Amino acid sequence: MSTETKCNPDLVRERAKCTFDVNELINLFYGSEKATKERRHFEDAVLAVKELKDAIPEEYLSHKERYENGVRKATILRDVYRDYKAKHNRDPPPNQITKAVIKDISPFLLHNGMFVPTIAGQGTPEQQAEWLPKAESMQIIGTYAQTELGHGSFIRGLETIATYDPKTEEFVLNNPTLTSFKWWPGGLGSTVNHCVVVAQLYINGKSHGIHPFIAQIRDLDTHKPLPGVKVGEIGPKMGFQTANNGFLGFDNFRIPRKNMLMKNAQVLKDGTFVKGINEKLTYGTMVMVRVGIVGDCSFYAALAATIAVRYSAVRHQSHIKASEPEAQILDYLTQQHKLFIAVASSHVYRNAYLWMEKMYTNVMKELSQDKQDNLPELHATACCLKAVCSRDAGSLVEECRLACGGHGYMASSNLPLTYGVTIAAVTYEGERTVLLLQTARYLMKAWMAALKGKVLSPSVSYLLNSLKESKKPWQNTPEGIVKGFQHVSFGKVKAAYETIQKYMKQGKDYEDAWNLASVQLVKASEAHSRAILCEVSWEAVCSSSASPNLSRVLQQLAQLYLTYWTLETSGDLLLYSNITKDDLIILRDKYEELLVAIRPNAVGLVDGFDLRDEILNSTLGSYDGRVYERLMEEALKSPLNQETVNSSFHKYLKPMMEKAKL
Ligand SMILES: CCCCCCCCCCCCCCCCCCCCCCCCC/C=C/C(=O)SCCNC(=O)CCNC(=O)[C@H](O)C(C)(C)COP(=O)(O)OP(=O)(O)OC[C@H]1O[C@@H](n2cnc3c(N)ncnc32)[C@H](O)[C@@H]1OP(=O)(O)O
Ligand SMILES: Cc1cc2nc3c(=O)[nH]c(=O)nc-3n(C[C@H](O)[C@H](O)[C@H](O)COP(=O)(O)OP(=O)(O)OC[C@H]3O[C@@H](n4cnc5c(N)ncnc54)[C@H](O)[C@@H]3O)c2cc1C
Repeated sequence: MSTETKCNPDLVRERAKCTFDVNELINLFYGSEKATKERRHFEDAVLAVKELKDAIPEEYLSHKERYENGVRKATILRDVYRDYKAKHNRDPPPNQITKAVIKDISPFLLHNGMFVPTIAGQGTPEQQAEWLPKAESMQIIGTYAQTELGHGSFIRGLETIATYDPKTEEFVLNNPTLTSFKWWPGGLGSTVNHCVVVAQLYINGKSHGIHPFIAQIRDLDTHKPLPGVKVGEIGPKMGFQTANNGFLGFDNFRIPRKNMLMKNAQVLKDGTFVKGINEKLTYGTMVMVRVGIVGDCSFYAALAATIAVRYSAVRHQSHIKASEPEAQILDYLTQQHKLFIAVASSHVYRNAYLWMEKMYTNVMKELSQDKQDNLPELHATACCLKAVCSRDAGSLVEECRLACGGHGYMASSNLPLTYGVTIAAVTYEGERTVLLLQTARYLMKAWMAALKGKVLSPSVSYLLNSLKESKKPWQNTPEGIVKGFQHVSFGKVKAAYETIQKYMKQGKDYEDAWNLASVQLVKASEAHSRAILCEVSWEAVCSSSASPNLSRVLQQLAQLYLTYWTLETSGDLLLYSNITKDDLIILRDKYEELLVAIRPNAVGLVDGFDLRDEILNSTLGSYDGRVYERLMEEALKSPLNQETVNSSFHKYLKPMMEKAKL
């Protein structure tokens, strides 16, 4: 962390005001003092590599140069990871240093994030032994190729075909239509030589559903596409410019039988298909990544909040009182309203991620013992939390950007890029609405079970309590608010269910009734997610080991989250809980009090995310607050400022002006 020398005096004053120990917060956030030390040590090692520093900001590079620079840095970064592992005999601690190096998205993201985990999760021990060492050591580079031009959400509709040929004991891969071309996989464009391809399995003309296959698509020496492979890059996007997303099509491309990942289902040599215990286990990598995305949302909210809060402490504009100097914009309550929810939400997502990670680990352990009872709950919870946290995080990043005024629009603030990357998670790994409807299926089943008085899984057991407690008066406490959100979810689940019943009574079949009720179903899933986020985060702060000073501030943040969402969704609460107009007025006042109470700790709280300047990569958010100096320094790096007169003057402007004289 930078020292306070040459620090902006406003930030020095802000840090002096802080009522808790920032290091204690950092250690709590990252797990322990040891974890903080190890993470920082690793970050230092990465940042010490001179070759990882960019000569000019990436925005000035062409699409091609940007990609090539991304690959260059990703390979160096990979060496640092390898060396760390060799020296310490363990993986580097969780960190976000890739953001300081690649800035956008690594062309290896899909290799590390989905290719390797799919082999580990979907391969037999023999397949793991064959592929994992090569993949983990980067002798081969892979991606996860599932989505096609025509189908992303509805994966049972994928059109890529894998036909088993028992004579040669091979699968023949084909993409018979344009819409069957794989489209989107990261790294596919020009980086990878292997991929997990998700395809429809056909044996003797019979379809057996979708399965994952490993295909080598490029020659390991020349990197040329193998015969029968058509592959390329899909072009510029809103973000993810260095992720190298690509397209892929096969024409009678043969792979050996052993290349079907067969942990869950098998194809024997003679073409006998052996069904797995649950075909949805094929979707396992997606569930894991959805859990991880909740953690990513914590990071993106923290990053944007750090930039915007520090900038708001440094930036002065207008007067609160005419007799006083221009105010720090952080002193405007409206600014606090925009920013503190981002700080609070980062903690909420972090706690939700840790909670989900535990659920995921438990279910994986149970699955290894062939016990699947808790898989539906994991799937339903991962779907809705991924959907809600990613959309909220995107909105929070955008709000932080807007809160920085004009300078937030500068690429050098890093807020535009951060928005593009954060908002992508609303779509990838399962489109928001589609995932919320998956959770709604689970909620409808849970509701039917509740009506029959059956015991429900922990994450939905509140439905039973709400059924019993619906007449209890509203309590203006955090616990009361958590219950309130559960009542809203209960009310929406019940209403959606009754709507389906109503349409069915009118003669519609279940599917049509479902579609007609689907706006309500999505809202029920959102309400369920909010109830989980509120409950999990409030429980986490109440059971935290923080000192009284820190605990007080963390509770304020958690209460801010609860109160913010109470006021945002007051209509729902009035409809489905026993909250009154008077309660809402009390909570509105409470919300304002919380903003005022958090204000002195705002800078300390974002310092507590411990995101280095290199990770923030922002003219507005650095630790020392040299905002204006950095804005000018970065502007001077523009290629247009490397020459006094640009050639366009002689080519276009001067002729135009001369023509105008005639
Ligand atoms: C300051 C903070 C700093 C902190 C710094 C510290 C660092 C720590 C940070 C923490 C970070 C954590 C890191 C963790 C690491 C992991 C994360 C790694 C990320 C890297 C990867 C990023 C990838 C980005 C690129 C994107 C890739 C992709 O997009 S890949 C393609 C994804 N595609 C999809 O998601 C497709 C969506 N569609 C589907 O999933 C399915 O089609 C469907 C689910 C929608 C429908 O399927 P289907 O039609 O088959 O099913 P039905 O609707 O008919 O349902 C039938 C029943 O099956 C049940 N079911 C469905 N799916 C599942 C499932 N997966 N599991 C279990 N059950 C399932 C369904 O519920 C039905 O059941 P019922 O019949 O109702 O009982
Ligand atoms: C940045 C990025 C990276 C990606 N990386 C990868 C990758 O590495 N590998 C990979 O395989 N894929 C990848 N994807 C693809 C991604 O997984 C899909 O785009 C995503 O699953 C959504 O599918 P879709 O594009 O088909 O959207 P669609 O399903 O076509 O969605 C369009 C609209 O239709 C609606 N809709 C669709 N179905 C329903 C339904 N049943 N009910 C109600 N509404 C519905 C949606 O809500 C949405 O509003 C990536 C995507 C992005 C944006």
